[in-house]
Amino acid sequence: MTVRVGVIGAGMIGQDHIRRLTGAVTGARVSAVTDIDQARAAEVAARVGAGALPTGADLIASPEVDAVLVTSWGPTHAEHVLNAVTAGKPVFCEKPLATTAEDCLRIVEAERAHGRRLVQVGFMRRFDVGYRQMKEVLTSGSIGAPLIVHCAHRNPTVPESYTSVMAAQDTAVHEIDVLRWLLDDEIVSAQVITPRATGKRFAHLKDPQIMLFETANGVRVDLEVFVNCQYGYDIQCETVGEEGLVRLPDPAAVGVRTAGHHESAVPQDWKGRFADAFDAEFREWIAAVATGSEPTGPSAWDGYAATVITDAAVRSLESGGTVVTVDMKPRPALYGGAA
Ligand SMILES: NC(=O)c1ccc[n+]([C@@H]2O[C@H](COP(=O)([O-])OP(=O)(O)OC[C@H]3O[C@@H](n4cnc5c(N)ncnc54)[C@H](O)[C@@H]3O)[C@@H](O)[C@H]2O)c1
Ligand SMILES: O[C@H]1[C@H](O)[C@@H](O)[C@H](O)[C@@H](O)[C@H]1O
Repeated sequence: MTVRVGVIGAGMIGQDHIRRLTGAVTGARVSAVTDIDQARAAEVAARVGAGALPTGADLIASPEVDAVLVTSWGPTHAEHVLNAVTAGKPVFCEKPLATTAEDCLRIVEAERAHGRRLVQVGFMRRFDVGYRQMKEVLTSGSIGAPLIVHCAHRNPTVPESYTSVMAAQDTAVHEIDVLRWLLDDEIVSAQVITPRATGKRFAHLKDPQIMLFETANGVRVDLEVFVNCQYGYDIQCETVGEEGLVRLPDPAAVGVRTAGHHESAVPQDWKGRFADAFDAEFREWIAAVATGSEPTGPSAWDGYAATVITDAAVRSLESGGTVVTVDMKPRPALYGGAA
């Protein structure tokens, strides 16, 4: 079966995923595209022989759409995901699932009412080979119980529209999700402190930030978020255990030695750094949709958890660095919990 995917939001990542679904992934085609910028929707749809539809609601209702991909702006995600779940269609939503915990819970409740999982959230790091190898090491027990995790999330630059709270909401949210998965543990508190700010930042922006998380098992995480580091897109993660440590590898890049120097390139953006992870993420999603199985990737519950933890980090930043306890509801049985 070829899965016919309808795409809501034909901007930067929407177009990247359309290219992926029509090139790198087998078993799928893009059958419909919508965007509030209708000229953009028409142009992108024409490129892949899809229909351009006026609204997300039209696209979800279309008999030409088996599954929905939401790549519009974050605050619009909840409406589209809820509509797709109500229509009983599988839906892949780029992060965030929703911008408020209340909206995430509405989606969780709609999915529970449906009785099985339909939603996958676009936390692609769970599909990255390096993170998957780290998880295998941690699960094998070879480094003993994890004690400390050191992370860095660096972007070369961000646009002026990026604000200080986005360091948690837009950027650290990837570590928040991948660490919950990697450690198979829950984050229970967050604290954000702000060192001397880089002179390369915009006046309104607190950059870099240091985020400290604690898990239910007592693991401590320190995360440097530095979104104007200038030199590249650099993702680091090292877990220290009782008997050893495991470190995320840098992406493979040739080393060049000339004139007494050794050089190798640093990726410049998330598109290059996580291209293979995005491909794997969509291959698995399409395979699940094609066979009528539940998705294997991050769930609506994971989307809720990430938003609640992000909210705690934002509250810490806004209160000048206090430790904020994460206020998470009990996990429902549909997502492996007892509630
Ligand atoms: N996983 C990742 O690493 C990653 C990377 C980049 C962006 N994202 C996420 O993807 C989403 C989109 O980001 P982007 O960088 O592509 O933004 P963008 O601004 O380039 O594109 C968003 C598009 O959605 C359209 N749109 C907005 N509201 C809409 C609506 N209600 N219905 C239809 N179309 C609508 C806009 O017109 C625009 O074309 C964001 O939630 C962002 O956080 C994730
Ligand atoms: O939306 C992007 C994207 O999620 C990237 O993966 C992250 O590194 C950026 O900081 C963020 O702005």
